[in-house]
Amino acid sequence: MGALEEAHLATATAAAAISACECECYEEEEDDLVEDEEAAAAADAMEPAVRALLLGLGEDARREGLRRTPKRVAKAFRDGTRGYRQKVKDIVQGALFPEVGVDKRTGSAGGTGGQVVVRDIDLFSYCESCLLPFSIQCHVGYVPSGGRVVGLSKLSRVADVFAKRLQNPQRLANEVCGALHASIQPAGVAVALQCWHIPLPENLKCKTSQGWISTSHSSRSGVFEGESSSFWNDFSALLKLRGIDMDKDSHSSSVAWCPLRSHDVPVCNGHCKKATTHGAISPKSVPAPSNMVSAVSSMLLSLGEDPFRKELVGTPQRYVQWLMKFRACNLDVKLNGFTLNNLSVYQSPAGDATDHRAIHSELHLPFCAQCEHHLLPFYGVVHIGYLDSGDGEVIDRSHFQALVHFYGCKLQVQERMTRQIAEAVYSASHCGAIVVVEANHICMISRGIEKIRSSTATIAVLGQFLTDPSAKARFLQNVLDTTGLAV
Ligand SMILES: Nc1nc2c(ncn2[C@@H]2O[C@H](COP(=O)(O)OP(=O)(O)OP(=O)(O)O)[C@@H](O)[C@H]2O)c(=O)[nH]1
Ligand SMILES: [Zn+2]
Repeated sequence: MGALEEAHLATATAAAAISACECECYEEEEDDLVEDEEAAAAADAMEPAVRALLLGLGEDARREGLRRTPKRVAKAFRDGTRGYRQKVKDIVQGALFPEVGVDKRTGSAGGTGGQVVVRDIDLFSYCESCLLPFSIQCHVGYVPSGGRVVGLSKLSRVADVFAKRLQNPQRLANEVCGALHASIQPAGVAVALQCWHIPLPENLKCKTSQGWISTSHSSRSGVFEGESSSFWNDFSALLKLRGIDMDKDSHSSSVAWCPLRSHDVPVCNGHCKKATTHGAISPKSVPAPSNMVSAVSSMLLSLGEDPFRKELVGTPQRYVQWLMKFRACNLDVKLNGFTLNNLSVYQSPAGDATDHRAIHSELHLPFCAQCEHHLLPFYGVVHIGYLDSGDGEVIDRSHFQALVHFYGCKLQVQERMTRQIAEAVYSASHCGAIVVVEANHICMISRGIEKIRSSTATIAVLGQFLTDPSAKARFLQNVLDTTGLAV
């Protein structure tokens, strides 16, 4: 080929490459455009529904903290179900790399015939029974075949595609296993899941995951199948190295694991005697207002879900039932004058040392609140300290627990809750109050920034705790000494 011809070919190839690239870019841009339009349409449909829920909770949707809540909730749900709009093929394609294994007769190692296990993949999914997020530790094993291995991150990405849907644990395990098998075409796939579901607020014990409902499930294909599969035994052994015993923990059904299911409630259509039930009525059940239930059904529709699919029947009622546990009560309004918003009343005279005063502490009081930005729970513990006012009266722990419940069990932000509890304690002790709240926000871990292990601590210091650093230090030392002992 002459130089001119070569130059022409090079130009033609480059032009073809550019036009192919432009074509792909246009396709991507078009996809983004479609996604943006769909997202806007879903948000338009969902926002009025969220406003109806806020109204049903007795809230003023126009107040500053709630103004953008419908937008955020719509975004959170859309993001939490993005898996419906993702394709496994797009993830795995292009991430299969050649890697030979050892000869079959000598053993199994490396590529073909060997086993690869990725453990401890942190995921969040949405419980299809109640729409609350549940957390997952996912472990994936596979045995490569055909001299190809897949990029490790793709195992986690594929698992996330199915986690980001409305799910139950067993179906999630089956779908991840099936999709990996179909896309990688290995000799076999094993998926093991450990899942945790938030309990009803009244059953939440403390800031750790105690009180959470846990379940373990697995799914296997190809060489992992069968009771005597040596690949399954190796997979289990590699999990046990991380303290995970699937043989002991596995369950075959996860239908009943959602705590809201055992709490099924009537729907109130305005004539409570005619309420239709969806299961046993617990003594604490409050009818779910039918307009709120319809609002949640319309949210499911705008996510592209079928509210009549059998697993979703009863889901809107359960979600409303959960929300109703955090509804604003009239007492909030009546108590507006009770909290002392005038900061000057907290200031103690200079030099007023508290050494002679006893510090009373009530520590590790559990709470569960509902984040007013995303309508997702945040939960943890409250530590309260107050100074003896000299009359020797000690307030009973049950009163503090009631106080924490009162200020916690509503649409809240952590800072306001901390301040409100401190103001209420101060109004009882008049000398000094200190409150520390330690919480995990599900909105920080299940969506958006997804900081799985983050936790938030807030502190409010009033009265003589402000002027006496040693009193504050003694209280905080007390918290430290009892952390780890608390259940
Ligand atoms: N200060 C405070 N912020 C909170 C609390 N609960 C949730 N948030 C935050 O509320 C903020 C809302 O910010 P936006 O940018 O409007 O919400 P978003 O679009 O969902 O943003 P991302 O959270 O970053 O995904 C987020 O930063 C949350 O982390 C809380 O108790 N106190
Ligand atoms: Zn649930």
